[in-house]
Amino acid sequence: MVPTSQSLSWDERLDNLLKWLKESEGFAVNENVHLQDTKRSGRGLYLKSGQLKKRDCIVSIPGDKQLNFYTVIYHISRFNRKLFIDGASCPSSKLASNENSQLDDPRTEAYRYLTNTAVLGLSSFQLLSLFILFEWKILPQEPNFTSFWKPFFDVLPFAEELRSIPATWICDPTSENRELIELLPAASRRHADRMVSQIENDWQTVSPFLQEWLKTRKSSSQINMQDLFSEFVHVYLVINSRCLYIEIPLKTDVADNLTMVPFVDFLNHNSNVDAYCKPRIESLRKSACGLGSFSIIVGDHEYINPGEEILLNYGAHSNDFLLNEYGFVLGENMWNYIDVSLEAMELISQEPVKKFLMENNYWGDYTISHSEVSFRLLVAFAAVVCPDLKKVEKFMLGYITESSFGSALSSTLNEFMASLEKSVKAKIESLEIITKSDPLCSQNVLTVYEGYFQILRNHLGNGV
Ligand SMILES: C[S@@+](CC[C@H](N)C(=O)[O-])C[C@H]1O[C@@H](n2cnc3c(N)ncnc32)[C@H](O)[C@@H]1O
Repeated sequence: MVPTSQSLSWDERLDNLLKWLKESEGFAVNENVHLQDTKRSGRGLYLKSGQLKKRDCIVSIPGDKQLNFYTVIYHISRFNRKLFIDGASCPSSKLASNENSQLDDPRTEAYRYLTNTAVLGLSSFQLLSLFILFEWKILPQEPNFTSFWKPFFDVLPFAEELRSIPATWICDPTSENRELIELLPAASRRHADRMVSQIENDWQTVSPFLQEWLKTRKSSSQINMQDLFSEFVHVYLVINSRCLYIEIPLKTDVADNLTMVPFVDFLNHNSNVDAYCKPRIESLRKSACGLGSFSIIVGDHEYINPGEEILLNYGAHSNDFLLNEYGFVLGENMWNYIDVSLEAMELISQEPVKKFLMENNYWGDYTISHSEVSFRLLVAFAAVVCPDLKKVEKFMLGYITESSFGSALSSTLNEFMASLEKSVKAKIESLEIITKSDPLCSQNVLTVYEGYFQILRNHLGNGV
């Protein structure tokens, strides 16, 4: 829709970002760090020279250069005085004195309906996606408009770079990756469907504001709601794959606790939860608007080798989760597990067993990880192999162990895993012969199944 950054080289965009960040007091980036782009994980931060010791600060971004519920309110309130939220809105003393210039600004029309009630009724995701859609995609088409956030938008990923997120295959009926939807593991498929309904729900909430704005455009306007939806999906996934945790005092739902932090969002993920860098929020170091400064501090893993990548842990996430939320997977991931609920529930055909498991809240949510078969699955299969449900109850309560069920339990589990292994192999074979999809996307799905295969091999190889 908007040519935004394509006309500038990456180096120019990065220079502009740094210049813009330097305008704020409190911005700092460690001189031993630099940005590099690799085919495997895109842009990332690397050690350029010297060393980084525990507790060294890698980067610090002041509150006024983060995009979150507070800074968005501040920037909207500059053009809509009906948005007055104490501690978040722009104080009158800082508003432009020339009323006419405000009226001519396209933001005055765009943000007209974003009053206190409207804004406070939106989630962080909804407000951010609406604001970014206006400032990044829509308003730059108006004459003489440049967003304050342009240097940040110019370094955000293009839609193409987010193409391996399964939700994009579902949202876009023309996606070349649609054949992969049916080949996704059940857990990934459910995750993707959940994300798509969240996106659609948020679109339902924010699109009326866009429709009001569209009414004010000339009939010759090129913009239509279908195009805007595609741009909305892009914006939504940019926020989702780059936001970081921060408390938003105006909101009570933890899902609203997010902020977008330029430069910090160049850090790639490592599955090790404790070793790598840690975020630090200094709520007392406040800028004219926004929340506290957001810093990244070196953890236990110190950096001494130039060229080494500086990493962050996004959370203890399996490949199914990483694929859906971020569009990548790890070859080795200690947090992988297989959700075997559907397969196990299909196998439990005896009604009394089903009833027993339901009554005891043990029906479904069965998983197998590299190191263990979940206790819930052991209980379910113990109930399948043992007619004495009182004995299974004792197992549930921890009075006896799984060995009390002898070889009947272990051979049922073995057969179950062998059959899972067969279906994983079949999926891998199907993925190896598909031709239409983007190779990166099919390779990612293949890696998820390979992770499953390793888990099953580990159990079957060692016996259960
Ligand atoms: C917060 S951004 C990190 C910066 C990003 N690499 C870029 O080029 O802008 C998160 C995205 O980086 C990529 N990423 C992060 N960690 C990765 C990893 N370990 N392997 C591959 N890609 C990774 C994924 O595309 C993810 O959606």
